[in-house]
Amino acid sequence: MTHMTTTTAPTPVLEASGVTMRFGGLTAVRSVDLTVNSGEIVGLIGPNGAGKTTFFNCLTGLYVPTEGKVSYKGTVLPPKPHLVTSAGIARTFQNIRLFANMTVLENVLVGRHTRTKEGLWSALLRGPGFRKAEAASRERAMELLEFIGLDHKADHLSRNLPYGEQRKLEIARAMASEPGLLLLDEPTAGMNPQETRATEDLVFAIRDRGIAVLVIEHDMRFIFNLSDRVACLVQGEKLVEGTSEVVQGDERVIAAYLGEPFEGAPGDEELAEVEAAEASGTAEASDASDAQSTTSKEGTAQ
Ligand SMILES: Nc1ncnc2c1ncn2[C@@H]1O[C@H](COP(=O)(O)OP(=O)(O)OP(=O)(O)O)[C@@H](O)[C@H]1O
Repeated sequence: MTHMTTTTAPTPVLEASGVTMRFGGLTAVRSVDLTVNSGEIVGLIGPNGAGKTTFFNCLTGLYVPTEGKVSYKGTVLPPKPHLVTSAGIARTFQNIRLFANMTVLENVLVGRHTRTKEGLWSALLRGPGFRKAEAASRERAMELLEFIGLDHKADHLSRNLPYGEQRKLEIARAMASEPGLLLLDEPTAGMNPQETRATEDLVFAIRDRGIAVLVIEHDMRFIFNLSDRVACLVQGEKLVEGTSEVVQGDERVIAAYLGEPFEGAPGDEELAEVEAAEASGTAEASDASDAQSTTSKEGTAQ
């Protein structure tokens, strides 16, 4: 018999290498490498406009990166959102994207369609194959609602939930696709301190279920409490990566958040170029409204 060792090497779940995303003259993400290992919670921080959401969009296939590649459990991902989801990466968005007129349970069931053989159309048309799979799906969805503490509201319309519960429901919906990696984009935006604390516990519980987590957040206390590792993006580049203690104490990170000038800061010319790129808008810009969201910009950069 062989001995099991308790100190196994970390297995990479996500490996992004050299990810670059350009919009016209603007490089929103520049050659970013990032690894998330199994069992890890990794935080992604950076001032407004640093490229965090754009990087997420590159990981999930919403954007096709200009350069670089993204692998999930050793396989390079095709840049198509539904293929990324079925491979095992799920996400939430900065701004809430629930189906407001569906019930809480139905919202979670929609999140399951990538995992049921019958697929979305069958689910919507309620064909015979769907009905067979339905009982199992409902059971799993109810289990997830119980996990986030919303099972007693399964039949409520999601638009009638308080804000904090809507955000939790989004997490349950993302978990319904049975991901190995969950990407959370500002999960505590707009939350009160109690809700933020509860979200912290929820993310730990998700990790304890074997799902690795990559989280974007502006709330520094939240991110440093939560994360095993933190990467800081500034102007599209990864400035620092390390444990919470290391990143928290790094002068370059502090400077970036205080808005002090630092090496490589753009001149007027570059800023004009950025404004022009934004004004002209791209096809992707209107597709990916989360990248443009302003809903969570208040109370940032403490
Ligand atoms: N579709 C797009 N077309 C053109 N420019 C874009 C697009 N999406 C993002 N940008 C620009 O890329 C840069 C990075 O934006 P991004 O939203 O990724 O930053 P962020 O770090 O997520 O910011 P925040 O914390 O404010 O959400 C910004 O200058 C932004 O204006």
